[in-house]
Amino acid sequence: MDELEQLRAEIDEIDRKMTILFEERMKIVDKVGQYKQKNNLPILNTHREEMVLAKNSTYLQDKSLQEPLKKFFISLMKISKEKQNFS
Ligand SMILES: C=C(O[C@@H]1C=C(C(=O)O)C=C[C@H]1O)C(=O)O
Repeated sequence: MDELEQLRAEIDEIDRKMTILFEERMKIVDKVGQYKQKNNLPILNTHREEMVLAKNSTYLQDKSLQEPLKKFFISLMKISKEKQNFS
């Protein structure tokens, strides 16, 4: 395997794990959505979103990834809110 193929194989394996975790997260997000509907709570919780961003940025070793990680979580939480809206 040449170097590019090897690197892409590594990305593929990371993507596989991320997909499994994504599906797991979305299942929980659905349950949170159902809870909110039952208890008449809004889908958006800005305080919680700020906590998610702040907490996960502390797990980074490479602090130059702070902004990209923030963008990643903002997109992920947008997908979560869409899921709660339409399920
Ligand atoms: C999942 C929730 O709903 C929304 C989505 C969030 C997320 O994807 O982490 C966080 C806060 C909410 O805006 C929640 O309230 O926990």
